[in-house]
Amino acid sequence: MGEFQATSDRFLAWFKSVGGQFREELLQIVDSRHRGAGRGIVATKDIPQETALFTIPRHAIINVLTSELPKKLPGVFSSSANDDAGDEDEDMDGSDAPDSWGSLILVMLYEYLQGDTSRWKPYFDVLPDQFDTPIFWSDAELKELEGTSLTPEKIGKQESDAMLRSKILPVVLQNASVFYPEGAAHLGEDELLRLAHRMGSTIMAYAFDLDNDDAPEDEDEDGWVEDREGQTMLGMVPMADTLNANAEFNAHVNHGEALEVTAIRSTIQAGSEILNYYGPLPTSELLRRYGYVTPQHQRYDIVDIPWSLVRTILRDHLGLSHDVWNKLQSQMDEDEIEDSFIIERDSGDPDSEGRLTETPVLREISSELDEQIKSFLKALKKLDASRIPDKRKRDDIRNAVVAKVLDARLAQYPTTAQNDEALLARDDLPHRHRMAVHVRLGEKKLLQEAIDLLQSQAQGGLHSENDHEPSSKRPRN
Ligand SMILES: C[S@@+](CC[C@H](N)C(=O)[O-])C[C@H]1O[C@@H](n2cnc3c(N)ncnc32)[C@H](O)[C@@H]1O
Repeated sequence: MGEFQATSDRFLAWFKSVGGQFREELLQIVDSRHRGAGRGIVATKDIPQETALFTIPRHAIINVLTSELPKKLPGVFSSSANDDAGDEDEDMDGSDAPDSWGSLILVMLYEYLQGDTSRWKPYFDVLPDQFDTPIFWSDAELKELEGTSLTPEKIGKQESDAMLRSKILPVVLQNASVFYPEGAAHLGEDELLRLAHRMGSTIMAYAFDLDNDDAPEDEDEDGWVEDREGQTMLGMVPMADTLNANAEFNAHVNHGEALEVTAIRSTIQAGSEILNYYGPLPTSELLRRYGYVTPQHQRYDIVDIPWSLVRTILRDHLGLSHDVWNKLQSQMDEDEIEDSFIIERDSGDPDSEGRLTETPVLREISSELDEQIKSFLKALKKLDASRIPDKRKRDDIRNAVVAKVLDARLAQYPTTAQNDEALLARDDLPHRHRMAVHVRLGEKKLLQEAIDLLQSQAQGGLHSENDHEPSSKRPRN
């Protein structure tokens, strides 16, 4: 037996030893590394709908309620517990208390550093030590994402470095005797930072928001719900996080007294993978959070249109001087100006069995973008009515500007869709490069749909004008 399988077996044995129930007669933990999907769980028999597949007792979860760390460092954790709701940002930037994310990183660091003495050791052994999320990509790999909505700011390497350095590392360094078992070697700061990143990324791709909606009312006080403006608690849920996921899925994690994973398909066929759901995420976001891409998520792809791009094109298109432009800007309410706009399809929701039944359709470019351009043009009309004599002229300008914006946005990608298709046809393309190409090609396809939509709307506009003949000229039915 290979080491990978032996580690899975030890994990399953541990899971059962802590009170987890796993329907071994129906399920198997499998090795899906050949398709870049790590471990997964497959059905070994046909499974009827609503079958309970496995159950995780809450004490098997890793979080601030189950780990010993918060008891050992009450000063660090109680301040986060006593924070007022809604000031999560302040936690990160202002006060010293870690938020729920930071708290779980500390707990994970602590449990990991306990090594064999952590009661979750066999669970840590199945958690990854490497990730394909872009935060770990080299500069050359990141370059392949140029033009996409996955900007360096969105990937947030610097921000998370800064957060870990200011909020997490000091807690470990100042409480080394708590974090390290006696006699254990202490990590250097760089190593500790790497480990903290690893735990942060594990949490990003594996942790669950623990709500308690399904619990009976009298159990609401058991501490599993932070009863503050709907905030939930993050936790690592062994076995539930062995499930891979897709936009079409067949299982659901129910949050009750214990967490129970049930089959939601009328039948899950023997041999199929049991799949969880991460939500209607665009390919870019799936990659950012989970480090993988799938064709099923492409329907949710998005393109962002920065207002800075629209502004430049609007100004050039209208041939406005700096002075006029500044006057125009000063008439706008700055708080009302959006920085960017999202183009997305209407993709429908998965049905109750986790199937996608609707064809995704792009119905509009962006009504918010339209509105913002309109507001600028209205303000311009007030300054100089001759530029925009009527609504028709305003609509013409708006359409022309949006058309130019879409072309300019498409030109921001260093490669064309044809280049990308050719790259995907190669079988020697490195995995990360391939994923980046999927992200940018998905966005380009959506932009092309937007360009086509705008053109067909313009043509539709022409037709409908022709249609506005006096009704007497129309044939009577
Ligand atoms: C919660 S874990 C699922 C278990 C994971 N496969 C493992 O080996 O531990 C989430 C991670 O699994 C991988 N994953 C999940 N769904 C996937 C899919 N449909 N295809 C490829 N990888 C997937 C991604 O690496 C993701 O970050």
